[in-house]
Amino acid sequence: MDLVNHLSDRLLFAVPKKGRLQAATLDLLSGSDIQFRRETRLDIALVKNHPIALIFLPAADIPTFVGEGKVDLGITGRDQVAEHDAHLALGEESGVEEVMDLGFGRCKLQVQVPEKGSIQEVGDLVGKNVVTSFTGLAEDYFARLEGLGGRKESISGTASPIPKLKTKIKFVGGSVEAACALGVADGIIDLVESGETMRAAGLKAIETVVESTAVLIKSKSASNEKLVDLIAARIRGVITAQRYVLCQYNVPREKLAEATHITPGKRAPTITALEEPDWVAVSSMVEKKNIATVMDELTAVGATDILVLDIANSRTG
Ligand SMILES: Nc1ncnc2c1ncn2[C@@H]1O[C@H](COP(=O)(O)OP(=O)(O)OP(=O)(O)O)[C@@H](O)[C@H]1O
Ligand SMILES: O=P(O)(O)OC[C@H]1O[C@H](OP(=O)(O)OP(=O)(O)O)[C@H](O)[C@@H]1O
Repeated sequence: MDLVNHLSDRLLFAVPKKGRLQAATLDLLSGSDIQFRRETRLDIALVKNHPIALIFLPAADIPTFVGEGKVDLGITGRDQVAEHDAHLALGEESGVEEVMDLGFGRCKLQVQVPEKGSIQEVGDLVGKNVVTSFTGLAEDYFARLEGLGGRKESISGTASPIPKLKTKIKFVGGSVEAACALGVADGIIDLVESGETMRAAGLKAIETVVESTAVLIKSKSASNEKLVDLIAARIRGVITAQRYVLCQYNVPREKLAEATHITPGKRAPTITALEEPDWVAVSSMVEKKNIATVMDELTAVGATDILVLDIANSRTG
């Protein structure tokens, strides 16, 4: 099939072709009932049940395609969007709009230095060599540190040349953590999640440049806003379902106010009368991460028959 000729009337949706964000992204698509089959080695897959084509791209390239309006929707890291925006020309507006935080792919872009070296704080790196895959964010960060303001703010409204950074920022595409040991860098700026990579390389973090999670982004010139909204609503439903559980319990009516204070729900809890007039049944969405504490607190105020149910999908206000 000539895939390219099938793209003109489809919404283009870019997803990571590999790496840390791919598995969770594919789960999200499946939970949103976006059905496709990706042929081996092909980076384009037509969605069977919607006029959508998925484009598999490196996470770092997705903001560029979305920003230029070549692709309508994308999933990538907020760090990658920030890096893309840091490379925009002075006065150029980003073509990328964040639609929602997807909650996975949580990590921090951090300034790291050798654990046992002489550099203790970021100021000590000024004028030295810093290696990173995020040169835009690194230049902005050191421009502020060197008192130049943001790189772009500093030249706004002046005809003067761009003030030169004292710190030398060098790009490498991967294995950034090796740069200090190899003598290429005095410090690095790289992503940290568990910190294992950093510690294994004998490094420690001294500052955070950006905190990141995966985000759904759209082009400011998206071709089919209605379809974008439909897909966004489906994805939001899956994300909400993953984040919340449904907590049901019975509680004496006189304790209802205390109990609903513990489980206020997303909008409000559902309260149902029971055959026993002094008792009511309550049903409320609770954030999964808080459920154990919530159950303890409900028990303490006299709630009984507490049940916790997984939510398969949702549409909430
Ligand atoms: N250790 C991590 N934990 C959680 N999220 C991460 C981690 N590392 C990266 N990410 C997120 O995933 C995005 C893609 O990073 P990843 O390393 O998977 O890229 P990649 O496309 O495989 O590229 P590369 O070939 O440079 O590794 C990052 O921009 C960041 O948002
Ligand atoms: O704090 P940690 O949990 O150890 O994770 C951090 C590592 O994860 C990412 O790299 P990845 O493993 O995706 O490979 P890469 O170095 O090829 O980008 C990142 O660039 C770090 O090296």
